[in-house]
Amino acid sequence: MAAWLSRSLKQKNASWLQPCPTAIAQVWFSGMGRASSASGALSVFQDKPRTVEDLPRVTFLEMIYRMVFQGFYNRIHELQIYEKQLYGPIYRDGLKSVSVNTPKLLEEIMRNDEKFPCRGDMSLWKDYRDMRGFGYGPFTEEGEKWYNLRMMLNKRMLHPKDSVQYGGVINDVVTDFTKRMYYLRQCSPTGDLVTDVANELYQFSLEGIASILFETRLGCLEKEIPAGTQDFINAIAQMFSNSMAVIVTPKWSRNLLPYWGRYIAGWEGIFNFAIELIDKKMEDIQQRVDNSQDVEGEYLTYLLSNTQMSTKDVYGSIAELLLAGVDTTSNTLTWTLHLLSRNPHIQDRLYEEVSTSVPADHIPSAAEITQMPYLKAVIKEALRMYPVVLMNARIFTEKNVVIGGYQFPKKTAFMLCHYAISHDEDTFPEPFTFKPERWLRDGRERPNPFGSIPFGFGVRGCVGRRIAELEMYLVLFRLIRLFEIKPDPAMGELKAISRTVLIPNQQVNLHFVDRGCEA
Ligand code: HEM
Repeated sequence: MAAWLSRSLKQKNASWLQPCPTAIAQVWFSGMGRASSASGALSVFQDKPRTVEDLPRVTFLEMIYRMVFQGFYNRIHELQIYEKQLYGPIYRDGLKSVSVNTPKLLEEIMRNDEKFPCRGDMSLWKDYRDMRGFGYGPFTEEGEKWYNLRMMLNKRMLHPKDSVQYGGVINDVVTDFTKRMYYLRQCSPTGDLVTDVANELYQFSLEGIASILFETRLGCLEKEIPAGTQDFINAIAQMFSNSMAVIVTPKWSRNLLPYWGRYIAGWEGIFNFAIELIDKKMEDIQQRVDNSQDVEGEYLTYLLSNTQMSTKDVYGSIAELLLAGVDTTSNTLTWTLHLLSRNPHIQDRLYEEVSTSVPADHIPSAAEITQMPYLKAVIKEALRMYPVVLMNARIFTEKNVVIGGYQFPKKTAFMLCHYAISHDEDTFPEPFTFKPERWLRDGRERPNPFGSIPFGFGVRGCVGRRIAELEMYLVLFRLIRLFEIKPDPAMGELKAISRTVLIPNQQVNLHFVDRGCEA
């Protein structure tokens, strides 16, 4: 069985959204060879060029032991650091993939990006789309088709000047979120406690991204959350939680075991949710056209009316944008609030900036918010400490490359261990300490930019980056202006676990003490 699993997974490569399951699988079933000396990776006195065979290697049994007996299966981020100590900056995991964990090596890989960068095999995600005849989205598409798709999706989203236009829409969502926070506090016994903050931020992020993509409000921040949105959230969880089982079980067992059915039902829920909203928007556009009215609008209207995309392709892309835009932003915000609650001096400094940058009764615009260096540094540092996408991948499909002095043939898969990289002690002294000032442009030496690239890099980098940043800046500004955020003493130590993205290991409760600034 183990041999079969190892073989069947050999061709699969990691990417963050085929993500943890495959990434974990790669680590789980990584290579059968013996570990060679870690010092081999560091030797410079070689007359023959070093190759992949000279790299330190993790054996299959070692990995099983670590995952199962040492419990790293949901602590992949800690495993990255552990293996860095054991094997050094570059090593082989046996699935013909090569893990790197320093900013310098990451930079070498990213600077080699090809015209159509590839993160790995997405066949698991493609299966559902093929079954239903939907187009591939930005995660699943490859090669030139991916490039053309990205050219369309980038418009109205990726450039800072594009995201600025969504400031008003996001601010409306933020206003509703703050109202909800007041309501939730009132319901608590202490009058200021909000329980399960991560879930609240999840609803915020879904409302935010949906208001941009669909130009419509879902009502996730109302007192009663609409049933459809909860179904969508559950569907995402179902798809992710069954992915691993689907990867490690053979295709022939799909009708015998429950995992495949649940996995597909998860996708069904995600797509149904997106399709209903897209179809509604199409009817709306059609009506406007029939009435000879102008067809103007935001993102989805642009995709439907200004591009050559077929409806089925729009379904595929919008579903993937929606999926990518919720867990990432919401978990980053949860980590940020947690860090601020534990570091009152940093929160005070942030409040200082927030309360002096714009008049007290003024809601900052998208342009104003980007002029607040400390606020941006707080988010950047939170993403360094908790990079929600803790690992990524690149495969050079067209060329041989030299990385870290080793020669690699084309099609070598590189695993980018982002968590270990952004905790690299040489780049970030005291890497486990929250220090937003690292990122200030106040004359101090700034860290190597490749030390923390939470949104990836280059043409295949995150398409939603600007939107995500804007959402996070605007909501953090308002929360800090209104409330002093304090930890709940009843909570134990909060740790991260890796479940597709880096999430807290327990429910996060926080006190939101009213500063008395705004009604
Ligand atoms: C804190 C928030 C976010 C983080 C940390 C994040 C991180 C990432 C990372 C690391 C990648 C891979 C990039 C690479 O391979 O170089 C990525 C890709 C992607 N992200 Fe995000 N993301 C965030 C929010 C969003 C949002 C809000 C959206 C949707 C609007 C989004 C949509 C996507 C898409 C579609 C891709 C695939 C791009 C492609 O393959 O062409 N992300 N993201």
